Amino acid sequence: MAGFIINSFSRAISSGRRLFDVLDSSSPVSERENAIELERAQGTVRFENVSFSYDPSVPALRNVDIEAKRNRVVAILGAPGSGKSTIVNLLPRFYEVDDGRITIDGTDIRDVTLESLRQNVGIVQQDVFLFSATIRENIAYGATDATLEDVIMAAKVAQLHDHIISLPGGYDTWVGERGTTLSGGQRQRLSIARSVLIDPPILILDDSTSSVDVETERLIHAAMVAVMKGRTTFVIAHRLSTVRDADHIIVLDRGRIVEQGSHEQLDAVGGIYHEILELQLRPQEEMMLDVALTSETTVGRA
Ligand SMILES: Nc1ncnc2c1ncn2[C@@H]1O[C@H](COP(=O)(O)OP(=O)(O)OP(=O)(O)O)[C@@H](O)[C@H]1O
Repeated sequence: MAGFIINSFSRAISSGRRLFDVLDSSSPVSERENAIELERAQGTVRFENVSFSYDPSVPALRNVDIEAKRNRVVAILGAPGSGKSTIVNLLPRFYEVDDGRITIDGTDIRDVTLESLRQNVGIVQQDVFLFSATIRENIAYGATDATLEDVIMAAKVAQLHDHIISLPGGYDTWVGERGTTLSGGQRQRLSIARSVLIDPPILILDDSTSSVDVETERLIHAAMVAVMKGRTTFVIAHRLSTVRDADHIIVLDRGRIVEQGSHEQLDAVGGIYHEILELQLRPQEEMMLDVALTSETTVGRA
């Protein structure tokens, strides 16, 4: 559900002003009369004692404190329903905090216009929506003044350029309905390319990808690392490579931060992080490696 909301909201955001207005009329948040424009942020984000619930009887986040800075990656980890998506739903103000506050460069996000806030907070979607248009237009969506050179640069950062030039029409290849199909991993990288063009100082990523091969996994990881540079990044983490690289890991359990620190620190504690690592993240990585080795052996034999 939360995934759906984030997808449709961010889709609406990337569709520009008109949809913004539609969105805002039905959104659970409203803009203050004297809301100010948030200029391009330096990127310091603080959650200060934030609590939130969708339904008053079930707290979704309880007394959450987070500090994130430019060029730093905060990985959010936790069981399904622990509140990961809620954290990232609150930052672009898809919902309003019940208690506490969220600031960007010291400014309460309730004091700024929704448009300027959302220009500062980009979201890389897992399953991006493709418009019936060329791949170039799909990448440039939301950055209408982007030149072909800009689009190519973004596709290179997103590790999608080589695939695009292998298509018969290159950047003019038609995608979306009745067009060339892109795989899940390619769509995710297209979403990364869009973010490179829109260039938000604060970025929200979700690293989950449904069963991809090792090469795709490597490309996605490289694209993520590249797009994070110079930004403040929050990543909902499902992969060992993501958490190992993060500057700070937050482990959620039923809406509370129960552990936080670096990979090494948390692994040494032997708590929930260690458990998730051993039971979920490591086996997942080993399985990927096994599949890679098996396919190499098969190719070798053929
Ligand atoms: N739109 C919603 N309306 C009501 N309750 C919701 C909504 N979205 C999430 N919740 C509830 O809020 C809590 C936190 O959910 P959230 O989606 O943030 O968890 P999550 O860690 O992102 O889970 P997942 O890994 O399954 O995406 C859960 O109890 C969930 O059922």
